[in-house]
Amino acid sequence: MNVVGRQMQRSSSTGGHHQRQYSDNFIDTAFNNKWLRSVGLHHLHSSNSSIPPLQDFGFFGANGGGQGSKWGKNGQRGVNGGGGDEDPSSPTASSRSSSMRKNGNGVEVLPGELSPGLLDLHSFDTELIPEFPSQNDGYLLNQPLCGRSFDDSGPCISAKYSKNPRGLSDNDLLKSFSADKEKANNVAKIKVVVRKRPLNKKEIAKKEEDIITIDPNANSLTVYETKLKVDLTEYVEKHEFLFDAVMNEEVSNDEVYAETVEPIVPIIFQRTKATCFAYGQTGNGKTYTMQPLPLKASQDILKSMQNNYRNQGFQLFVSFFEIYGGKVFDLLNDRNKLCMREDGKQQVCIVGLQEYKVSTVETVRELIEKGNATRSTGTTGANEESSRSHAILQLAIKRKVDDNDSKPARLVGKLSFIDLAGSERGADTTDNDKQTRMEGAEINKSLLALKECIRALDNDQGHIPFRGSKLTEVLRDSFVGDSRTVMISCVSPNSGSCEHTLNTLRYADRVKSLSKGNSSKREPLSTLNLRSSTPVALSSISQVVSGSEDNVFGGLQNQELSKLGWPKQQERESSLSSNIERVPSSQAQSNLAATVHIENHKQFGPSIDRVPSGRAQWSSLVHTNEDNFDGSKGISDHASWSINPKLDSHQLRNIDDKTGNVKYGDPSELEPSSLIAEDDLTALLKEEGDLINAHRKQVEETMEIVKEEMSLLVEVHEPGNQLDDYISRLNAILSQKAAGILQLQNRLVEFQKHLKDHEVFLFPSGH
Ligand SMILES: Nc1ncnc2c1ncn2[C@@H]1O[C@H](COP(=O)(O)OP(=O)(O)OP(=O)(O)O)[C@@H](O)[C@H]1O
Repeated sequence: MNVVGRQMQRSSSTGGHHQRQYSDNFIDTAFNNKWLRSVGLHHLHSSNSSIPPLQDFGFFGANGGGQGSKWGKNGQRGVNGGGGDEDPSSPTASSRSSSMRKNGNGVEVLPGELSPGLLDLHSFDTELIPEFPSQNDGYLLNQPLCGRSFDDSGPCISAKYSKNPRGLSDNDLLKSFSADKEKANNVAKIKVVVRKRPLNKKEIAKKEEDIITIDPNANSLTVYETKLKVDLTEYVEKHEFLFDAVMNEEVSNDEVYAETVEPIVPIIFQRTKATCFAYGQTGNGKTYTMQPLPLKASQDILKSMQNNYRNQGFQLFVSFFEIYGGKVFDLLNDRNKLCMREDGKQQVCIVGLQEYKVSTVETVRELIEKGNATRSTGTTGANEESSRSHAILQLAIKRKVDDNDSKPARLVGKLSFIDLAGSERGADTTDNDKQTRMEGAEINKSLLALKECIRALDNDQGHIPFRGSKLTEVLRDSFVGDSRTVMISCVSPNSGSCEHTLNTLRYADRVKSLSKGNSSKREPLSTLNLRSSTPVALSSISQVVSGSEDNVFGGLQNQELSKLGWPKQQERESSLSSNIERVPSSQAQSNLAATVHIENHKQFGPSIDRVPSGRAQWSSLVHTNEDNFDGSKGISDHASWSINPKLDSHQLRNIDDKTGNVKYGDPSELEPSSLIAEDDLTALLKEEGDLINAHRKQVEETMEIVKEEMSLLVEVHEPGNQLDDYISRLNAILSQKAAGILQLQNRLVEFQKHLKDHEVFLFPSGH
């Protein structure tokens, strides 16, 4: 995030390349005013207020070499490890802490209010489970009002709090809770929005064209890619995308907030975890977009606490850390190096991360600025002050236990803001120094791991490789369980960034596909999101970009949406479903797999012998290496026997309880109607064949992507680093996938032949 330091540096850049420095006295009041104005909170400007700026938060990272903080107060640039002009040994950690403690004028960052130093990133599965205290403790949590799960939990109002001496009436509180609950139900699980930034001075000077048009009413975005034919004549290929919201260069940060985070804020009080992250190429506006969001969200949360949830014992905590070079650093505690640990329940904890209890927006602002000033930045080819780390700011809503200040408050909900480091293509890194390239490689590695997870989730794979990187470990709870995720894809409009832009949009498209729910999996990627790529005549582009979008979007009808409309997920899904070919879910497949009766099944060896679970059965047809990067399991899941829609899996179960094998059936014992007709069998086989083909196509696409990523990694990596290992693992995936597909195909042919040779029956229950 480029907050204070970065902006100041911009105004007085020395033009040095990729140097890092410590920050000191980072709060510049003039800048603050400007910054607050940009986020609509300028009334909080502290230059004339009684609140002094936080002082003295210099660099105290555990690994001083090679990474540093943002820019210093006066825009002076220092370096660390490489002959910097600031003294990294100045104030001690303790002096910093004490300065925090002294900072008392209304700023409620008190030592006693620090958290115990352990943030459980997944505590929703543990701490957030509704409490069930005794009948006498005054809580209503064990009453029918509050269900066991988040979804069915109602308002959890403390009877003690509900005495509400100076707040709202119980009735009003209940109304607030119900209103928030209703809002929660309307908020999509994953929302993907795209923001286009304006052309910058450099791009204008180079006379670069704006190649993106946006129709906010239709939530569509079109990229016009100029291509060359073999005879070197130019043509324009049109790529259309639909997202939950698309925002053009005129959209303000306030509008971005209203579209993305504002709807989520109320549901944080409803025991929900939510994550908002920005993704995109370096220099596309991620930091610009993310920067104001936490402050505005805090403002709304505090407002809710004071109004809707007055005297309910809610408290707001802030923590801020970064992942740099695969390591985690506390941005609010002298850049202390932190450890991530997994407990027995595979819950990830960040040991030692400090949280600050806050009760004013001003304090939040100071903490955010402190963290931003400490964050690692560098210079890339595309962005002079690029964020070289993933920065994660978390707002945790907690609640006092028994109205007791001595007991640690319990987590209720959490809102995480993640400003991902900018992705760079290897080809763009040629003019970067070694460290920048190393950083780029590390960043790409974590973004690649993120993609792997998204793909795995997308494919309904049982095993999601969250451990592929620190970033994915942190993001794990954004994607699983009761959570909400907002992804803001930032794109630049210039023709020179076309390839990056398309990559970013395709990535966003894939994340979007995650939100389709479990039942409608899984169509080939190319048909997702109604994306199309249509060549158009070059002459039409100028007309398009100059604004006559109606002609271009001829096929897209104006939908009944607000300017930045956020259609309900269901609506979008149902509109999609009519356009896509459905493939049965692997769960349904597995049910049916357990019902297939195979005569002389031993011919198929041990894999068919072990029939009890459909998944297990087919998983064993191909190699199942339980490696993080195992791709074959995905193949096996999808290669399961496809369901015949005419058959109910409950009616079909007929497995030998002792052996687990599917029972043989005597056709004569069956009602004629329960036998599968030859036509049905043929249809079933065809469906299976189609499924395999569809899946093979998807795997081939995946292989292409992996290959591409690998070439990228090879370009940017240094020999001998951990990426070697990573690349060889990717190689292993590729060969595993290829072998898996081949084996699967052979099995299928063999199996189909076998089904023909031996009669196959599907048994209704009771036989
Ligand atoms: N929507 C916008 N309107 C005006 N200026 C913008 C917008 N988006 C980005 N910018 C400007 O573009 C420049 C790069 O933006 P920013 O630093 O946010 O990029 P980034 O994606 O965070 O880059 P990196 O990943 O390298 O950190 C900044 O000077 C920023 O002020």
